[in-house]
Amino acid sequence: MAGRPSPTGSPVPPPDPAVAAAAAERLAGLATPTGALGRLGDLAVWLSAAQGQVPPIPLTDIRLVIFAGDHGVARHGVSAYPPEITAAMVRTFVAGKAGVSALAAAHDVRVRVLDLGVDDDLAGVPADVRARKVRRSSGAIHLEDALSPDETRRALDAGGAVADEEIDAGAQLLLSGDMGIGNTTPAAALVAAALGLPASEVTGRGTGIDDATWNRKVEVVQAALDRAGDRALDPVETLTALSSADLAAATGYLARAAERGVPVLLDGLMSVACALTADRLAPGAAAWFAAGHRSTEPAQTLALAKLGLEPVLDLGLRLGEGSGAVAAVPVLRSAVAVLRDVALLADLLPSR
Ligand SMILES: Cc1cc2ncn([C@H]3O[C@H](COP(=O)(O)O)[C@@H](O)[C@H]3O)c2cc1C
Ligand SMILES: O=C(O)c1cccnc1
Repeated sequence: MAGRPSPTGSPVPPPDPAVAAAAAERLAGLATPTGALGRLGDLAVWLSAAQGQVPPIPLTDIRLVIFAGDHGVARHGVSAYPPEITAAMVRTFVAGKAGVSALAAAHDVRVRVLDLGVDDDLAGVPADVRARKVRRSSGAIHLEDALSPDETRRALDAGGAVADEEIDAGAQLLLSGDMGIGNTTPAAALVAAALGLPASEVTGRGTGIDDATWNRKVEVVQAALDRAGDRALDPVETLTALSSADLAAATGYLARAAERGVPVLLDGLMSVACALTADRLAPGAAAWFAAGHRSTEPAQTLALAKLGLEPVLDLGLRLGEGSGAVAAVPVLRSAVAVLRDVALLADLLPSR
């Protein structure tokens, strides 16, 4: 199946401004004091415009795709955990026993996990999980490119094709999640590349590293940025030099969702770093994204600010997997409910 091409750099139109205006008008007319619904009202207007209808329809089909892969840097002292955890967690998602699995079950979110670059062959794991594998462990970005140019293209295309599959199957809202020990290192590098910042400002504690490991991680991120040099000015080159198969695929998925006009709820650092990169590839894509939560990673906050997104939740989460996005789902459903089901003030008053 050929599918659509990878993002071409063409601008993405935003959700319909006329629908947004009609949704805002309905919000203003609800039987509540003006502005009393706060950000719930803003989210309702955004979702209504993204759906192209007022009021918005209930969210009954929400889908999370978890992009899994290993990272060469994980063998260079940047994480608190060993790379073998990645494959073990993929099996745990399949078994429905991960942190995000519990949240997704609670909130009726469908979960799909995809191996783009896990180091293990994942024998015994269902074939559809492995069907889009691009390579084993992506390159250690401080020493070599994460991907070849061909692998970058294949990963972007794989992510786009997965978005197409989920949208064609009926997804009303897409979420992106991640699994890959060491992945906060390339994600921080992606944010630094997009924002022109030094490693010391973007590097966080990931799984909970100590000061010595953090210093080492800053060195690795800075060496990767120095190695990439001016290539970081171009988003596809940035992905080749500094990302991984899983992060490039998540970027393709997010860009394609925006191009198809399907709203997205973002998660933590990896999700938001890929959203920032998707918005570089497909300018305007960010208008289709809402931020599920603020993670503890500094690069995630920096990227959200650049994208102009205010997170729904701020719970101190630093899990990834899509957990912060899934935790925010009830808030989005609440936003739909108020704009749909609250009476209009004009209808309560005796007509004169
Ligand atoms: C058991 C376990 C489950 C996880 N689920 C998500 N992550 C998260 O932590 C990792 C990123 O942090 P760092 O860059 O410091 O390695 C990723 O796998 C991310 O998905 C996990 C990490 C662990 C250990
Ligand atoms: O921001 C995240 O999602 C995150 C932070 C630390 C570790 N894993 C994920």
